[in-house]
Amino acid sequence: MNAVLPERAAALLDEVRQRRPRVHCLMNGVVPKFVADGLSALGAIPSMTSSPEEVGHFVAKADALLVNLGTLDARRREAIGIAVGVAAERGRPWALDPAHCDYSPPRAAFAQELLARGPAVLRANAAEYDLLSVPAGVVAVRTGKQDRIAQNGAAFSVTNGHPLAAMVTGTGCLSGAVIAVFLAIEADPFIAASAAMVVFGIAAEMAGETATGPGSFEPALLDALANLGGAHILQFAKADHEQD
Ligand SMILES: Nc1ncnc2c1ncn2[C@@H]1O[C@H](COP(=O)(O)OP(=O)(O)OP(=O)(O)O)[C@@H](O)[C@H]1O
Ligand SMILES: Cc1ncsc1CCO
Ligand SMILES: [Mg+2]
Repeated sequence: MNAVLPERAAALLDEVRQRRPRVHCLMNGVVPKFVADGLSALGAIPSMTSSPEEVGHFVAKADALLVNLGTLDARRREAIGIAVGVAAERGRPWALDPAHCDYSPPRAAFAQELLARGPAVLRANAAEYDLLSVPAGVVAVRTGKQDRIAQNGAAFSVTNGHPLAAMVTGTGCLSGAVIAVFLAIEADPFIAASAAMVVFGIAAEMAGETATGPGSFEPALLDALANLGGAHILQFAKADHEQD
């Protein structure tokens, strides 16, 4: 067990609750409510508009940005281009979720283009992850039974989590949004992403204790994100540096 990360994650979670970072999410059309509810439960302030006319103003006022490529269409592409431009201009960190890019070569090409525009973190499931080449410096998070956070040859594994998370659509999307929350308050994206995955994984474990299936897991996860404290992180974190 890496002793430093749980303490850092616990301190960062306290800071989230105190500072209430604003996170703008360019979310897909399937799970925006769940993702916004998850961020609010954790203590952040979400905004979700994907209008090209307005998104620049929202990003300018946000502390971090999430770009999720689910249900991509021409307007969303335009909004994403504007949002990423404003994030770069203002020095705001952003995370990329290349949702379903493994189904669609044009979307995979767009994800690859966006990776060259300097996200702090890529968060993807295994199929999406395997398709992309991550530029040096970008923190690469692959979720699954075990979450792996990698940057420039260093890697961290988080084994917290619950199998019911895989049965609820949008838990991956929400985990990407939680990464954006931690990017808003932690300058090192490797630490931010690792802390986010520990927090999300422990929340899933807490939800899994009371849930009887995916239907009750979803609200239980929101409750767990709100009720999770630093003491839970210190007690339950399962996170380690990977050995070569
Ligand atoms: N077998 C598993 N056991 C425990 N946790 C899991 C398992 N599979 C996935 N997870 C967790 O579920 C969440 C979603 O991960 P997954 O890799 O399935 O993302 P995804 O396919 O992008 O999800 P979605 O598109 O539905 O948002 C993550 O928090 C991950 O850690
Ligand atoms: C099911 C689905 N389709 C497009 S986005 C989305 C939710 C995350 O997978
Ligand atoms: Mg996904």
